[in-house]
Amino acid sequence: MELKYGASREKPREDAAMQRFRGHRVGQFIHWGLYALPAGRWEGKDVEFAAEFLPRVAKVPQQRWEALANDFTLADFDAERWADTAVALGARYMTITTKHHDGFCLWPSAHTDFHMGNTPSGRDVLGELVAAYEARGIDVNFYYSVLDWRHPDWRFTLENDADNLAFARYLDFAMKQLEELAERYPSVKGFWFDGTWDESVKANGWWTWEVERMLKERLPGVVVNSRLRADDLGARHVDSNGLLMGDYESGYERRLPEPWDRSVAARDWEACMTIPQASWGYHQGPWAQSTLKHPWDVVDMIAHCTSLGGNFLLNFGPRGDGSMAPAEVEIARTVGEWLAVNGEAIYGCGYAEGWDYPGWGYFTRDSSTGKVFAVVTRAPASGRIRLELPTGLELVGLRLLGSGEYPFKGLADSVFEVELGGASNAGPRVFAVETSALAHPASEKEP
Ligand SMILES: C[C@@H]1N[C@@H](c2cn(-c3ccccc3)nn2)[C@H](O)[C@@H]1O
Repeated sequence: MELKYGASREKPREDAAMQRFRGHRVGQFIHWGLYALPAGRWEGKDVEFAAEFLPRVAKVPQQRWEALANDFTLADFDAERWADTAVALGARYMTITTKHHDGFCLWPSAHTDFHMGNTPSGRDVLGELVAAYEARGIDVNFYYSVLDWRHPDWRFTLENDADNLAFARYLDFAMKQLEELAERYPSVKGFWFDGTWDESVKANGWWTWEVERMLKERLPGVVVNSRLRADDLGARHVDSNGLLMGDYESGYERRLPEPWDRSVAARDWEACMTIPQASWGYHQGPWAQSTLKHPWDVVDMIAHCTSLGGNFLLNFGPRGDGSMAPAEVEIARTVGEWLAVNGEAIYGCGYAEGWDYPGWGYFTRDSSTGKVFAVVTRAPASGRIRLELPTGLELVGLRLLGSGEYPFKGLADSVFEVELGGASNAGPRVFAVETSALAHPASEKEP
């Protein structure tokens, strides 16, 4: 059907900026704002919900929430140390919350009074972060919440003319802020929109189309997530003709696609994930701190996403004083050490067409060389894996990354067995899989 505000292309982008984003595979998400100060606790009580939702869940009066800006002293904020954590993680890009749902801005915006300029330090957090991350060759993307609990013209729904007039003012405000971000930080590589699920936004697909057009006009090559977009009929992420809007699908929040669902690999996509079970902002309570993910689970998720052609964005919630949480830094280091040895199977890799989902981990394929890797993140209790190659191939060699040639045993045409032994304290094993065409392929799969 004819759409004015539907997808702007039918096929994935193949320009250099998109290929760069696609090849990153591992990103660092950062949720930081006033919510990091109470860190999930209000009036002495832990609120067992995402820390960035505290003002809503604890029904904090607006003035008391705004007063937190006076305590946002950045006493221990050091953009260099944050960027060092991204290097330790092995992240190739970082996405920072410029404004979350509470409306507080990490840059001195000219369009509101609720921003860093009106805090004790007055520091331009975004400017310091862009400089520190780009000095290390790490691309910076901006998260921006369209949903804004504080702005008087925000509306969840549009019931009457007054609502429409107010929300039009709000959309104008948000557009001006986005123009301001593009103007102030022109090296930014992408925008990650959130808070676009309400009826008010879905009824204004034109505005979401205009935002994407404006950003791409001002910042050639910039990458925009599908979550921004609604089409003429209010369809989100994918338009009413089934085409992806924006440059990559961004619906996977704290969840991943089924590892055998190869249909996912047809599009660019990204999954974002918390380290605690369910808080993006730093939450000090045992409700969150007792649920931190194991580094090898993070590695499994990274390989899972890569195997289906997606990026993995791991979230960090710095504390109210600006310091990174030590437990999260430790996880970053362990994952980064694994990537330092095995990143060959992740960075610049994607879906291995023809290689069935093996169950004990994932196959990935280097998008440039075609080299295939077996990432064993779920070793069977037997301590050995069956390596089933696409029909007609035989296994010429296995190379354990970080080590060297590795033995295997033939079981049948295109089926081999690899003895792993027990778990390795270096984490999930990765094998480079070298194959050649079978001299006499079996006429058909065995019964
Ligand atoms: C990327 C993540 N998206 C934000 C979010 C999630 N949600 C939400 C709302 C209703 C149900 C489930 C999730 N609302 N806002 C989270 O606060 C975080 O920023």
